[in-house]
Amino acid sequence: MSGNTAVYSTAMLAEQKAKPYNSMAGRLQQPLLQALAKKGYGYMTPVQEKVLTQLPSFTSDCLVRAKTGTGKTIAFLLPSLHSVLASQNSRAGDVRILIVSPTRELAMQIKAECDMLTSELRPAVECHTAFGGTAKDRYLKAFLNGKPTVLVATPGRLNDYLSDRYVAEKFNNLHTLILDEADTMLEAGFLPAITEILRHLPPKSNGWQGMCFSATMPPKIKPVLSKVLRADHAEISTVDPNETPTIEQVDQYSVVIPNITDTFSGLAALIAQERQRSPDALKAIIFGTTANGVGLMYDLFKNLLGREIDVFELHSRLSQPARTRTTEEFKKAASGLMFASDVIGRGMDFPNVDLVIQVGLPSNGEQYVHRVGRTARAGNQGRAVILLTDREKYFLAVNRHLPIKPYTLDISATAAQAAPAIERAFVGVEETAKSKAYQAYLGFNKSFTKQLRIDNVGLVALANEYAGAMGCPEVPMIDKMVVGKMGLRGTPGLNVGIVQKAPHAGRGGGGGRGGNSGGPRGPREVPNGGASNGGPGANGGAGSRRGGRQGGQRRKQPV
Ligand SMILES: Nc1ncnc2c1ncn2[C@@H]1O[C@H](COP(=O)(O)OP(=O)(O)OP(=O)(O)O)[C@@H](O)[C@H]1O
Repeated sequence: MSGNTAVYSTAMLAEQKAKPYNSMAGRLQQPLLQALAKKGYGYMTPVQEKVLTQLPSFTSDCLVRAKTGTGKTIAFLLPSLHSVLASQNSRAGDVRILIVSPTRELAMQIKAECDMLTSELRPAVECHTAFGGTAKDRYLKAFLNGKPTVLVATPGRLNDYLSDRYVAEKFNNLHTLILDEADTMLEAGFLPAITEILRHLPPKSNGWQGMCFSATMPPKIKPVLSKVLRADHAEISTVDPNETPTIEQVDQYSVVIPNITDTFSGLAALIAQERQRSPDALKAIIFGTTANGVGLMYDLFKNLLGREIDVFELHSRLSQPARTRTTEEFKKAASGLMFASDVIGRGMDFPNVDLVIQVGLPSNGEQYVHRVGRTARAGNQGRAVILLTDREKYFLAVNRHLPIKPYTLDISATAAQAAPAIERAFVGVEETAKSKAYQAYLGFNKSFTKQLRIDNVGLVALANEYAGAMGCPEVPMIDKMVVGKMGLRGTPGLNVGIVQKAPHAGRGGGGGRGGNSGGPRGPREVPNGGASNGGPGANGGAGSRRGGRQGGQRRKQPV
């Protein structure tokens, strides 16, 4: 976001007769307006205009919906910063604005936008962050000793802070609580953590402001909104309820491949096709369904295309420094292929992304919309393609409201041509990476067996085809415990064993051409260490990267 030039601004917004920011003189603190002017943001985007002009007051509770990439971050920062600056009611050191974000990368990005907006304020306003994967002691010390007027946090680390009564006291004078990507924050996965956060914060009756922002607001979140918003909260939307939730500037396509075995050659053909459209400078994000699946695609395409174009990976199996470095590199990159999981599926603002490819099923229609929203931001154009197998194409029928058309070219011939090169490139991919991708594939798709119209035997057969496509010499071994957790005990076709975890082994996460694809990884296996359910024997180092949660029916795969 901070690296983006003001592509949205002057010409485009002026042409649309957008309201200029200087019309807010006297209503918004002058240093905030100065910072916007310095950044070159002369006009309000539609959501910014609605929030700044239609909210009953800058301290009103609100539910705000606007499409991806339309400037919601500034829309929640401006009124909250203004009213905190205008209020006298604060002790130095109090957290006045708390912003909760689903991911670390988004938290960092929001901080950067906040720092930009407060850059002209004297004395300076401190914006702190709190998220996992960082040295808690160091951040907490800075938080306790500093004046963290604004805190941007992910739920886990925030709960860590709040569980300490001494630390929680800094939130006693809270002015505004903002949930960015509010719908996902209030969904089953995050709701317990949000409920826990609210238990430690001052009660809503103390009068703090609640602000919920997202591009998607499925009706199922309505019942839990009252946790954060007053019953009479304002509702603001720049999206017509009958309109498609994706932005118009993205042409969206689907490619349906016959089988899972065609995934890699289909993707290679698609990338080749799209690179022909912008030979010098394709900047694309390719989403996969799980962290290990993404790591595998990265390893493969780094071997395949790494000499021609920069290849990046970003997912939860990387160390935080690697994630942060890659985020910064890809923000600055003019071109490149970023293989990513949903850690950057929402909110992330990588300038000038031309293309988003989704390989396999998104977790739901909302997630599809948010991923597509990584392109065509701030008024730019973009393209999006979803690559599904014949079995997975039900997603298109279920989400008919989305403007997805069949891809304009038949890629099957190019895919067939790409197959031998893929086979060769897979030789250079570690067997442990393949095993982990195999296991993650099983875990992820176990949640979709009903939609895919398969039983456990069919699921394992599909996963085994996937292993074949990766060039695994045998069905990768899966730990007995993991098989149990997945609810696959006794399923024919699995290669079950006892896999011992190696000492901590993450991926290095190098980005860019010739980047390093990771340090030592993965657990060790005990060959033939357990019962085999008809699998051809033990080989391949199955197991989980860092032994994270293994996706059973109700367990989410790490992304
Ligand atoms: N008034 C403005 N003029 C020009 N550019 C702007 C303006 N407001 C925001 N932007 C830029 O537009 C881009 C998208 O903004 P932002 O990331 O806040 O979008 P968003 O609506 O939160 O998207 P998402 O739904 O994906 O989270 C950013 O680069 C931001 O700096």
